[in-house]
Amino acid sequence: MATTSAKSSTFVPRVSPSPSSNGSNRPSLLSFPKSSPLIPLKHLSLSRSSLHALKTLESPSISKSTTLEPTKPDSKPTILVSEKLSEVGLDVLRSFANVDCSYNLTPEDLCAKISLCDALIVRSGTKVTREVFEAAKGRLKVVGRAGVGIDNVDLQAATEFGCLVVNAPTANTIAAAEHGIALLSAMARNVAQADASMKAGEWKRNKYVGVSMVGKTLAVMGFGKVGSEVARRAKGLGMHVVAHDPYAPDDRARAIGVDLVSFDKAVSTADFISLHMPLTPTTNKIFNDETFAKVKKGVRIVNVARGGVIDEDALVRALDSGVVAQAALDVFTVEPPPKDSKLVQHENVIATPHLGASTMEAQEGVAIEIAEAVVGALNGELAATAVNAPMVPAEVLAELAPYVMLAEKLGRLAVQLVAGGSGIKSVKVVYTTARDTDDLDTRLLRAMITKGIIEPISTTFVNLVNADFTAKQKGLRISEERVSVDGSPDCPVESIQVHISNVDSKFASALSDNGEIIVEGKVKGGIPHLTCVGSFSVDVSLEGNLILCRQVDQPGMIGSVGNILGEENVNVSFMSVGRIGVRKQAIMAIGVDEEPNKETLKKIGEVEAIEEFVFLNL
Ligand SMILES: NC(=O)c1ccc[n+]([C@@H]2O[C@H](COP(=O)([O-])OP(=O)(O)OC[C@H]3O[C@@H](n4cnc5c(N)ncnc54)[C@H](O)[C@@H]3O)[C@@H](O)[C@H]2O)c1
Ligand SMILES: O=C(O)[C@H](O)COP(=O)(O)O
Repeated sequence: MATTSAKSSTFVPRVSPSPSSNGSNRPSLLSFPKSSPLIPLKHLSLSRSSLHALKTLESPSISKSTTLEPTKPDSKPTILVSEKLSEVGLDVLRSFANVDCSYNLTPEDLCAKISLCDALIVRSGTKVTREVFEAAKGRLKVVGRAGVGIDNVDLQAATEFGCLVVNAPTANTIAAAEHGIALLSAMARNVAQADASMKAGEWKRNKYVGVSMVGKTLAVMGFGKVGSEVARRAKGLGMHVVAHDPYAPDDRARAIGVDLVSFDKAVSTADFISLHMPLTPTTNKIFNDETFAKVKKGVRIVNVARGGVIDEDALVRALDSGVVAQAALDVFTVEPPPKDSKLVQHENVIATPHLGASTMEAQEGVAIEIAEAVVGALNGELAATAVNAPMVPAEVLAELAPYVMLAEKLGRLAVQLVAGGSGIKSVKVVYTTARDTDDLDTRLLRAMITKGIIEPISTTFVNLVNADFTAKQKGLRISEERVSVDGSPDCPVESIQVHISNVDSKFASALSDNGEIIVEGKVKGGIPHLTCVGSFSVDVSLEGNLILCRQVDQPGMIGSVGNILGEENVNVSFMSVGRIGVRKQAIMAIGVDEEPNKETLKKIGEVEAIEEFVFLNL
């Protein structure tokens, strides 16, 4: 942390952990609290090649939290698996962590266990509520949803607690689509009812006459992964397929031969309706009395999405009145539904206990996908399937790695130049770049600047997941500006400037003419460099610690300060002087490997020509 400043001030060292204090000089995009026992990625046999690329950004983490469970530094992390996961996924987890498979936990049991766990893997049956994140006391770093729907995870709470949520969005698509088609056909031909009747010793051929699917119109509501696979299969059955999805691209629909239509057109023209949208505040009970008033009388409905998208009482009414002829349901508002559920018991309803994803193949795929994502995340990597953090392709991450490091260091440096360290309300980040706007994703850089600014002045640990939220909560407004320059677009960013306005500085030379603290940095040869402080140009690599001194330019200054440090066995890694003119004001930037003690810094402050100085932890 920054110490001392103007010559007359008393020197009070204040040390706080820095990201580099873990011995690694690499940025940790997903730094987690200290209790995270991390194992190098090389000890894992993960199949996904992207994990290798992401490794360039991997780093253990540091937190200031003292409320966390102490964990031996070399012990394995603990992963709680609260619902059945295929053995292949468990094997991946076990090679990395202690795995606790505790199925059928009550919400209270889950809250009791969670503070001992670094990661939690769930399916749709576990509600990961705010209470769970609170009970975790900062230890829970990752929630892995072994499947698609994340409506059972309180994403807002996860984000606030800096807990990454990842899912496995692709491995069960086909299984869900096949189950949708199975329910569609079974419903149309009364398979389930006829089977039950036969098992009861009956032979009722006339009672179970069905309806044909060929030539009928199917409305696919939600034309995402599952919806489009259902549409493809329904086309194969000779159905006319329309789809409604406000966000689906036309070309995806065209490729399958499906018309994208409005909600009303879809529901009013369909003979069959198949639901494939996520459960969100917008889709909650989207099928209600009003919707059923618009459908073709005798429509048949399949739901393998989420029970909550249908108002179940309204559906019972529509079934009773014959507006809906039949329904085939895999999902329910409350799972399992009550034993006396009118819907499940309805003679025109067939039901399965949320089996859409339950094939051997899908469960193996999902288990591997989620295990790899969770392990990667515990290693500080950004999962490609992150739900509450930016998804950044591996190659972009690799390219941005040194800039991410630069961003965090500039943030740390800038905040240490603020007198008192706090009270910062407005930060402007200026990126100088030759890249087009679409070609430079600054979310990572902004998050790391935020981390650099907030961590030295608070007890909050900040990572990519909660950076924006934490900044907002602390009333810190971070704006971004791009300055286009001619240059090589091979280099993502020429320079990054951090401006902090409306604050006093403990190093007056860091203030620009308009009173803002300004620090500027560049990446040179893959290493972050500080290139400007206030109006002074310098050039020092941002490694170790930094002493900034303002003096009147004159011979012998480097020697004087160097001698003081040398006498105290403080190793100088570099020195750079930026001056406004010969024998005029100058800034000397001195990189030091060790942190000089109070006495040493006092001696530097006493050097005749030095007008002010500051010590900064990078
Ligand atoms: N029953 C099961 O076991 C099972 C298995 C897999 C998926 N699912 C569920 O199926 C649903 C779809 O999964 P997916 O993998 O296809 O997800 P997806 O994200 O690929 O597709 C969802 C689609 O719904 C669309 N959508 C969002 N809001 C909409 C609205 N108001 N109206 C119409 N469309 C809307 C989205 O644009 C998206 O294209 C999810 O709810 C998922 O949880 C269930
Ligand atoms: O959203 C999903 O992936 C499905 O609903 C599957 O849920 P499950 O993992 O509980 O089977």
